[in-house]
Amino acid sequence: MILPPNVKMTPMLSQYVEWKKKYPDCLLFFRMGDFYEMFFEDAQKASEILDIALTSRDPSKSIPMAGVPFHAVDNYLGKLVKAGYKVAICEQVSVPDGKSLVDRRVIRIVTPGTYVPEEAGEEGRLASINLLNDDTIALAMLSVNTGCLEAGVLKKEEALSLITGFNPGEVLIPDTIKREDLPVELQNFFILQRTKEQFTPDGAARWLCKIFNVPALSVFGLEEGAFDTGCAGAVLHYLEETQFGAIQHVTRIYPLREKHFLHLDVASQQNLELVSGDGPTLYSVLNKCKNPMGRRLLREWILRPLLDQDAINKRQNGVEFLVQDPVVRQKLQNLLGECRDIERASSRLSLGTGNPRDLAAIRDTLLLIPLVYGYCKSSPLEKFISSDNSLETLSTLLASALCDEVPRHLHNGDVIRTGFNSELDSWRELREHGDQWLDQYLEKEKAKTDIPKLKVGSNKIFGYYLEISKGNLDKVPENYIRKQTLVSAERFITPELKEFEEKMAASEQEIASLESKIYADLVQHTLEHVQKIQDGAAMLSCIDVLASLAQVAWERNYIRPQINNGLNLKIEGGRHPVIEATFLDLPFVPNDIVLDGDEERIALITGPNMAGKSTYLRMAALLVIMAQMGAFIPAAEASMGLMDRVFTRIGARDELSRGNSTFMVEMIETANILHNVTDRSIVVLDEIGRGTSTYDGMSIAWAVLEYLDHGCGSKPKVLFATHYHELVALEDHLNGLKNLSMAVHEGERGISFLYKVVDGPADRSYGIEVARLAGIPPAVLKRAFHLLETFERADEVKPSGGVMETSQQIQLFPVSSQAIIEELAAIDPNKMTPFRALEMMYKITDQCREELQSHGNT
Ligand SMILES: Nc1ncnc2c1ncn2[C@@H]1O[C@H](COP(=O)(O)OP(=O)(O)OP(=O)(O)O)[C@@H](O)[C@H]1O
Repeated sequence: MILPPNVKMTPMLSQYVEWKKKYPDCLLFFRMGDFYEMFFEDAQKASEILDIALTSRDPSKSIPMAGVPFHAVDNYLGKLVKAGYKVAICEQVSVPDGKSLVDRRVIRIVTPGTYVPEEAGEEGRLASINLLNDDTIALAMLSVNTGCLEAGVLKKEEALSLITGFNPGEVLIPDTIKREDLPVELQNFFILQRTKEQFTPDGAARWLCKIFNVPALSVFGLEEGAFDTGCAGAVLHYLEETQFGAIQHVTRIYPLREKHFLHLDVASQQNLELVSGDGPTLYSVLNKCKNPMGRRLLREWILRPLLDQDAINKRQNGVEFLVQDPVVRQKLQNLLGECRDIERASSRLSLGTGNPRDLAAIRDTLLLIPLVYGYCKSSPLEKFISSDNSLETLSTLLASALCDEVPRHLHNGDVIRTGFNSELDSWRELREHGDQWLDQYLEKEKAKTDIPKLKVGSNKIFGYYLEISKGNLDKVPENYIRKQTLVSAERFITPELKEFEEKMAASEQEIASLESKIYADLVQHTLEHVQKIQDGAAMLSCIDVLASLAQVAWERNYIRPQINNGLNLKIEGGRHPVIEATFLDLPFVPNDIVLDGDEERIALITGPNMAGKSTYLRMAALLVIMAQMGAFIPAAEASMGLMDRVFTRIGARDELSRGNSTFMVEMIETANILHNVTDRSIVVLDEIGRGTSTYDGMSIAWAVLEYLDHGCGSKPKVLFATHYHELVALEDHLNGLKNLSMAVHEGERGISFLYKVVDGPADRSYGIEVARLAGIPPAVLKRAFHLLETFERADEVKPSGGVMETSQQIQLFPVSSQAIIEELAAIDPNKMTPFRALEMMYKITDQCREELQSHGNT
């Protein structure tokens, strides 16, 4: 760090500089009393990001300074890590005596991936990866706020979708990998290079075995010598380093296996708006969870639907039980609503950032666990609970040790309950009896001195004193020591008052130190049970999610889908969960989805814009995801074979920031689908080819359908919506393809949408009718009709590549005179206001002039 010239160093400033030198890549929060102060460059940066005042430490203004109050530090830390900064917290570690320099030490480093704020949020997620080859990635993901560590070696795609869903605050990579060599999906995360040695599987395995006290990592299901061990080591090492060893809440590693979950790639997670999006998401519809642990787990269940039929059935049984028994569901939900986030509370205590309220949260929730357990016993929910009740002792201990209401900060006192520790009680008694003693002493002295107006008081300088008015000074006894003269009185201290004062100060100090010692013991004792607390939390979150799914199923009339090992997908009366729940005033029109693994596995859906094609496609994907996460689904009846992947190519997602045009993104996503489909995949393609010229687009769409039908070597189920009406002819050529269309009603006043999917192709595209509904001016509509007729008279497009000749293409005029005449004819002068008539007059004259100009007649 470079100090500005002419800085006058003080011992405190030298201490600051020494610590700053040790943590040059961090902002240093230097504790001074009730504030964390920053100096020099750090102060300037922090004042900008945090929008706090930049002051200076010295009159010559050579030492910029900015500070934040310690009790509100969480908020400021959150802003700094969000901006990508690391913060080293340098605390006072000796008691200030007003004479010597207070000792200070950096006790932890807050980083974007390790920061766990007091209020529940998405923070505290750390990942590490190692690129093994073009196709394989080793990864580890650590939820710092829950202590859950997962690791695995996976296919690149699968790994990337897991990481994206996890959304880490920081991603660690070995320093042998350059940032620019990382897959694009990772480039927007904060990347941190660490030494390659930390990623070595053998070294990491030895260290991890020691940390977890296990003979081999195979006890967790990890493979000896695999690269994911290296990633797990690297990620935990980073946590240990930044939290100075406070990693007690990470108690095991969960293996991530290939094909363990239905694969939802990054594009599908976004396209289907599963857990995030501009509006309502699947998560927001399904979330009736009562506590943050359940909400976290629900998000995970949505992003990781299962591939194991038994596991799905187990969840469905749980949901079914809670749908059928609303009384138990309600009782459980009430209890779950009272449960606190004990995963997070125990993590914060382990990280050393917890407070008495975290301990109280654990106490309160441990008392509720047996009640939740009681409702789950002897029901399908029993499968989600562990029968180990050994948290009872901890629960009793915390209940007897902590006050009912505890303050946020330990130093505020009143954390430990009276009756828990006799020594603490006697000091407290002394403190409380102090007032009584003072009253008695005053009465005694009044009698002794014969001064009825004798007063007792205290201040910071002399402590306790007796105050005697000037008129009574001749009665002052000899043992009174004069300390202060006021206008009308004098103040004295006595040996008895001094002794009392010392006792009082000692009792305050004893109370504070005893409370903090008992508190520290309680935290330590609690952390010894952290694994069991996490098990309890896992049970509560599972029950919370099941109850949430049941609640939604019950409210919205969802049904239990039958999952099997076959290849058919049959949904009767399916509804789109998000649209149905969002637009409550418009009843959703249910539709069937029937696809098999053979002759009817590609549905080509045609129909006008706005008729419901995209909704139908998305509905299919969402219902499969819901079914495999164990949820009930909005349908009348459903049975489906397990799917391994949901592929989607929907809508226009620009990635201009990454240098990809809309069409390029579309093609990249389509290529990915064509390379990776299996017999058990469901593919949703919405209007592919739309981003380029009509004939290019149509040819691509055509070829993609052929490939999915018989070229890719697999038989995926495909829903393909298109505006290329010409594609309906494919039904006669492709074995697996069937035509479906969106029904519309054509009345006198134009078309209206029925939102019903029917067999067979749409008879035409109705684009111009939809344009009319949207309010396109009649002149434009008329012109469009003429053009359409001309196009339709032109050569029919053939799959063999009949591209329209230039000579057949139509020259596009500005608005034709015919259109102007028609627009005039459509006017009803009786219904026009004078202003509107004048406006129209201007418009028509402009159009006429333009028309004349285009024919050279000015
Ligand atoms: N089954 C349905 N029941 C009720 N409303 C529906 C149904 N399907 C779609 N809608 C409504 O119609 C709107 C348009 O649907 P959607 O976007 O799926 O049409 P589209 O045919 O894909 O249109 P485009 O071709 O222009 O993309 C939806 O936002 C929804 O509000």
